[in-house]
Amino acid sequence: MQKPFLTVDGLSKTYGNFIAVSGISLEIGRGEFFSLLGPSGCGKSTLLRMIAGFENPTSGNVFLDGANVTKLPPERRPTNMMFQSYALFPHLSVAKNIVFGLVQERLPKNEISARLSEVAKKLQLEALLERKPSQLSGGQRQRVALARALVKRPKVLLLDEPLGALDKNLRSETQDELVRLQKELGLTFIIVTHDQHEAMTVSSRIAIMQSGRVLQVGAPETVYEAPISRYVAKFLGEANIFDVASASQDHGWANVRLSGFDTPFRARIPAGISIDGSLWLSVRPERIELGRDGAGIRGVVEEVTYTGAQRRYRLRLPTNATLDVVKVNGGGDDFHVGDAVVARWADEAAHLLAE
Ligand SMILES: Nc1ncnc2c1ncn2[C@@H]1O[C@H](COP(=O)(O)OP(=O)(O)OP(=O)(O)O)[C@@H](O)[C@H]1O
Repeated sequence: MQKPFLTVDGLSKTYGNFIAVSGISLEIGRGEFFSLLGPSGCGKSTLLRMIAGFENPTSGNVFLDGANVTKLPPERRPTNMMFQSYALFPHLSVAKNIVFGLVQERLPKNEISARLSEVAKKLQLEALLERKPSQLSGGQRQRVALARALVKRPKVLLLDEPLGALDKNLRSETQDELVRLQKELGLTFIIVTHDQHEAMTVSSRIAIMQSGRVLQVGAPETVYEAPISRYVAKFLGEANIFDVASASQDHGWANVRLSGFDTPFRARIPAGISIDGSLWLSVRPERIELGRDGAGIRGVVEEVTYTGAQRRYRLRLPTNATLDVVKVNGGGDDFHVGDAVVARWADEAAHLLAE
């Protein structure tokens, strides 16, 4: 990453004796599409609102483009927040909704109309400017909400669950559109979401949060392929997690004994994991091969779920644990409930996790 554009330094927020955000530090580069991802109540909106200036931190600082903005009100920061589309004024036209903030700032009329045409063009809203929000589709309303935020020309756009109100298909279309727009404008976007899939799809990097803290920050591939904790591994999709009985380091790899298994395993050691602490071994269900015989872990198929594109198998292992396996549908052997099978994976598919 180049020099950070936005630095969050030891930011905390407490309400009474409840800690909503607990000493978070982050560095975000110019032009990043950065996601704050976590379950409801983990403090992601509070963190975003402190970056925007709507919430005063209990301690810590926010630096933007080299300047300490911690004490500045929202309108004096080079940030702007995109609010959900249901926050549009119902009695105003699309055009008036979009320029509302500029009118309040008393910008000259010709400047306002120039900015309106520019943003309407970018967001394909030119034909809709005279309509009222009630005469728009959900996706169109979303674009108006975005236009209203962008027309103020922020350097950082903050988006709190921007696609929360959209149905699944429109949501994925709008995600693509957001990514396209963000690249085109070259702006820094920070988005709050509790949707793992959304975060993976749009982001350059993701911060995974739990209980007011950031657990891990990284590119989607990194946090999915090399999560450092059981929580992150499970939060970002599915993972088979085994208890590690003992592990030793061997040329950058770990030689691992799993509780209940005689054969040794090899596993990757993600950056940030110490081999000396309590450890688990994780394998994603789609990285496991199933066979009828040969080397591997023996199990019995206990459940088969057909989801169209995939078949999902749940195996019962001799240790009495279960193992989930996902196969792309089509070709190859199908396995059925009651079949004795052997599961195996490449060494690279296994890696260690901390608590
Ligand atoms: N003004 C407030 N007074 C007291 N507690 C608050 C206040 N604002 C937020 N909280 C609490 O702080 C915690 C974090 O809230 P926050 O809105 O940041 O969570 P979130 O991760 O964005 O969740 P969600 O996805 O549900 O919006 C929650 O437990 C919430 O109840």
